[in-house]
Amino acid sequence: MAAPTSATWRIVLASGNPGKLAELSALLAPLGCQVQAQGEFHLAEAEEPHPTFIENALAKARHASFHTGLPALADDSGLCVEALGGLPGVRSARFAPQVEGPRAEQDAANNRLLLQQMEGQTLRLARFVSIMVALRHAADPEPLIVRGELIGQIGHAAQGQGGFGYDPLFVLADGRTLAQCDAQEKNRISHRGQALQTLLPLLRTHWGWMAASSERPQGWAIPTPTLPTSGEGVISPPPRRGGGRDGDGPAFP
Ligand SMILES: O=c1nc[nH]c2c1ncn2[C@H]1C[C@H](O)[C@@H](COP(=O)(O)OP(=O)(O)OP(=O)(O)O)O1
Ligand SMILES: [Mg+2]
Repeated sequence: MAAPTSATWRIVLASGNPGKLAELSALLAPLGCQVQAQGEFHLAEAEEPHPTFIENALAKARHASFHTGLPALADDSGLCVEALGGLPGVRSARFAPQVEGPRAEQDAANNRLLLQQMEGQTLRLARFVSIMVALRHAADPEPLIVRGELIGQIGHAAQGQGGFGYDPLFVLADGRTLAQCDAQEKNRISHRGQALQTLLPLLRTHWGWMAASSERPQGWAIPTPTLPTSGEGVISPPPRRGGGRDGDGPAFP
C-alpha cells in the first residue's frame, strides 16, 4: 500500500470556541494535516454534563467523530482557583448564569462573577487546566488522553485585549495577563499548548501521523497510519444505548 501523504490526514476539532480553534489550528500546523472545525460540518455543540474534564472531552470528541466519520480532537478546559476550592473548574464556561448573545458577553459575565468572589481574598493562586482527547473514530477503544496546566494568579481587574475567556484576569509570573501575550507566546506556555506538545509525539507513534515533510529528516520512512477502516464520510454504526456487553462499544450519552 502506498504511503499516505500528509494531505490524507484529516482531523475534526470538536470545539465551538473560536479562540480555542485558532490556538489548536496553529499548534497542529506542524503535522501538515487537514484540520477542520466541527462548525464546518454544521454540528451542534455536544452536551458537557459530566463532573470531570476528561469525561466532557471524551463526549465532545466522540460527538464530533461520530457525526463526521473523521478522527477528532477535543479539549475540555477550565480555571481552577485555589481560594474557591478549585472552582469554577469544570464549570468554567457556565460559571455565571447564562447570557444570551455573543460568547464574549458570557466571558465578561464569568469574569465579573470571578472578581466578585475573589473580593477580599489574598490567596489568588489559580491554574488553567486542559484535558485533550484524540479519537481515531467514535468507538475508538484507545483514546489518546493528555493534560496540560498553567499556574498563575487572579488579578484585581481585567487587563489586555488578546485571547478569550478568563485571559484578562490570569496574571503570569512577570505581571502580564495572558490577554497581554501574543498568540504565539500564549500557545508556547498555555495549558492547551502544553497538552498538545504532549499529544503530538503520540499522534506520530500511535497513529503514524508525522510532521510536515519539510520538517522530516531525509530518508525517514512514513509508516502507514492506523486510521479507522470505515472510509471518509462513513459514520460508525450507532452504539446500543445502555447495557452493552464489554467490547460492544461505548454507551453514548
Ligand atoms: O486559554 C484560556 N484562556 C481563558 N479562558 C479559558 C482558556 N481555556 C479555557 N478557558 C475557559 C473558557 C471557558 O469558560 C472554559 C472552557 O470551557 P470548555 O467547555 O472547555 O470550552 P468552550 O465551551 O469555550 O468551547 P468547547 O466546549 O466548544 O470547546 O474555560
Ligand atoms: Mg464547552
